[in-house]
Amino acid sequence: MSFSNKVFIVTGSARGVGAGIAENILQNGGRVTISDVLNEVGLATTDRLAKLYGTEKVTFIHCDVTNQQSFESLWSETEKIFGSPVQVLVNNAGVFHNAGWEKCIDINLKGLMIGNYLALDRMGKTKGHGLGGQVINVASLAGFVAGSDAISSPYFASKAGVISLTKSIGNDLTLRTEGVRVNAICMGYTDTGLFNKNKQLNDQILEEVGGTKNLLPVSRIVDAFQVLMSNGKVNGRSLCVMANIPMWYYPRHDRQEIIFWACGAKLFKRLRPNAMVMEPWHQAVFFIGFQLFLFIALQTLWRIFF
Ligand SMILES: NC(=O)C1=CN([C@@H]2O[C@H](COP(=O)(O)OP(=O)(O)OC[C@H]3O[C@@H](n4cnc5c(N)ncnc54)[C@H](O)[C@@H]3O)[C@@H](O)[C@H]2O)C=CC1
Ligand SMILES: CCCCCC(=O)/C=C/C=C\C/C=C\C/C=C\CCCC(=O)O
Repeated sequence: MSFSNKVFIVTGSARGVGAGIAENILQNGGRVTISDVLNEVGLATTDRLAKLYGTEKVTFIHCDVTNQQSFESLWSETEKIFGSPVQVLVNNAGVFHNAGWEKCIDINLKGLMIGNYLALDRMGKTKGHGLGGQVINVASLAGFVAGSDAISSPYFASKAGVISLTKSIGNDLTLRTEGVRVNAICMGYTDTGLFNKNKQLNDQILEEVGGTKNLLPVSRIVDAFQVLMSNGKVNGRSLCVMANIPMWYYPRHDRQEIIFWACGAKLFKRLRPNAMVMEPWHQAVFFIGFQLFLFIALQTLWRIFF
């Protein structure tokens, strides 16, 4: 996909996934601001990319995503340097729980929210340049599942928050009124510095996923970024990326799910009028019963019509 001089900001892009996405933007003719709290690493990455793709195409600006002012000046500086409005923000900056739970929530969730609201303000039709644009939030599969212990729970909670925020901001009304689409990338364990920094965590995860062949290379996340950039329709979606299988969109059916389980509770009330709660095993029976019902209904229809 050609980005023909489009201007992008990628947060936390001194290294890892962010640096991979920034390079892909340049490879496709876009212009990008690399931003991070790591000045030295950020400047080295920017230098390397500037030599390959041209100094006018890439710049480095220090930005701590948890700081509103820092994010605002990242945006304004970018537009000043490139002389064009920013059209895509990739909220990629993130830390694991070993940074401390408050920092983890601050960077992964609060920082990302600052980015989302700023993007609406600056790119939207109501207050911004009005051209609209895209926000891509880097979440994780961790946002869908339960963590394995209390220590890692802030990381899992922060990513669940990112997925929820993406669903809620990326709605039809925002798209209509502001012209901004918001989607998320939810990948599994990826072979980056973040992952490799902690030897103990590294070994534990490698055992869990069954070795290095099941780690995602950064190039798969870059592919996911390309998929979201080239699909002009998706909004409020989470694109899931797992090792060795095609990417898939997580179904956006929260309301239907609530209705499904509420129907189960209604049925349960008929069977046990005085029960206070439908326990998980009751739910499991309802679920299996529902599947059986569907199977028998489909078989009967098949027999009638064919
Ligand atoms: N590596 C993995 O297995 C997975 C990573 N992710 C997510 O992908 C994103 C990128 O992670 P990686 O490239 O793996 O890690 P990384 O550590 O290589 O890159 C993260 C970057 O964010 C920067 N950063 C940290 N705090 C910041 C702040 N306050 N302001 C601005 N920048 C800040 C770091 O300095 C670093 O350069 C993160 O959001 C992470 O949660 C999601 C799923 C799996
Ligand atoms: C312990 C914190 C490290 C989290 C890094 C991260 O965001 C990775 C998340 C990956 C998965 C979350 C856990 C389980 C999800 C279920 C299956 C994933 C299988 C991994 C894969 O095949 O890609």
